[in-house]
Amino acid sequence: MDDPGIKKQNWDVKETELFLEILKDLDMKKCLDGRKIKMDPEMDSQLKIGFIGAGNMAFGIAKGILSGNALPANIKVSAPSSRNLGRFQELGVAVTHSNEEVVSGSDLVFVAVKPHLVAPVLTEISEHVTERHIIVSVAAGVTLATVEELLPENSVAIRLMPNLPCLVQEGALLFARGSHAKQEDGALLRSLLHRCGLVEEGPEAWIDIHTGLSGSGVAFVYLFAEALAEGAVKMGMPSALAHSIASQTVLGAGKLLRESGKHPAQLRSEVCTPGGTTIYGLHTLEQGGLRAATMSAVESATERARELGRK
Ligand SMILES: NC(=O)C1=CN([C@@H]2O[C@H](COP(=O)(O)OP(=O)(O)OC[C@H]3O[C@@H](n4cnc5c(N)ncnc54)[C@H](O)[C@@H]3O)[C@@H](O)[C@H]2O)C=CC1
Ligand SMILES: O=C(O)[C@@H]1CCC=N1
Repeated sequence: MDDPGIKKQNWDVKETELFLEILKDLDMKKCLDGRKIKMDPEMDSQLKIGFIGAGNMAFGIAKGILSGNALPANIKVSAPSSRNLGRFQELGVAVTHSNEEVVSGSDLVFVAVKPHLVAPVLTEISEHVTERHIIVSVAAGVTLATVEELLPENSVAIRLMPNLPCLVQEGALLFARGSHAKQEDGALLRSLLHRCGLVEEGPEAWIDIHTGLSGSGVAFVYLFAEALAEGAVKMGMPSALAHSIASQTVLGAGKLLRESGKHPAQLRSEVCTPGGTTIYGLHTLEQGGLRAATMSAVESATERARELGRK
């Protein structure tokens, strides 16, 4: 009997293989390393950029792109209330309550509202979307098929999953191009986002996984940082010092992991002295099921993204 789970997995593998084949054909493999991409500073500084939604993620991306070549005078943000708009004005960005105004004045529009609001927002702006626009949805779960269905025929749509550390230019971003988005549209988005952090392109099937791994993953890391600090408080360290050391520990561990290029298990073994403190602590974490719990957390968040995408 057919197992629908296995079928789905085979399809994902096929999609991945096809994508890698296309990359090979296009000699684009180097593009998989976000740091080797071709920048186009002139294009970035001329591009008119819009944000629909003025929340945490829109602000993170805006801060990231403004630390690159984008100019505040070329950015406009809309939201129904003024609650979140002040911080954009502090960046020198124009604000409005009209989504239509954002679309009409922009070449590239980030749709950064909560997933359940994407359909009403796209329906509202659809008549103002033209062939010059690139519409970039950052909403968890919402598929390219849904976005394209709500926009005029042949619209250029891209699905992007960023994460909050874009705010400090250390985001991890993955995007997938819609059926009418060309390679150069992807290159333009990469160039614009390059100061937000690591920017990668992949097949759409990876976007929900990236949502679990990294969009939500940052919150998993914060939980771990909080628990590290609380452990130290339990052992008698003042809370402020414990939190400051916990955040530096997470930062240092992450930086060393990225810069060394080593597997995490290798670095872990470099910290462990036989019979020393670390192996005792690691044993306790394994007994508590940290590894399985973390894998399950990525799985649940991915599944939830998939569920949000089902209409
Ligand atoms: N917060 C995060 O770490 C991440 C969020 N995302 C995605 O980004 C999107 C936005 O999330 P957040 O920024 O966290 O939410 P948020 O609640 O901070 O911001 C949502 C914004 O949308 C505005 N809004 C509501 N209705 C609107 C309408 N009809 N027209 C225009 N603007 C409207 C709100 O006023 C608010 O400014 C979500 O779809 C989420 O899945 C993706 C990756 C990470
Ligand atoms: O929790 C959420 O649904 C969003 C998507 C990834 C991070 N925050």
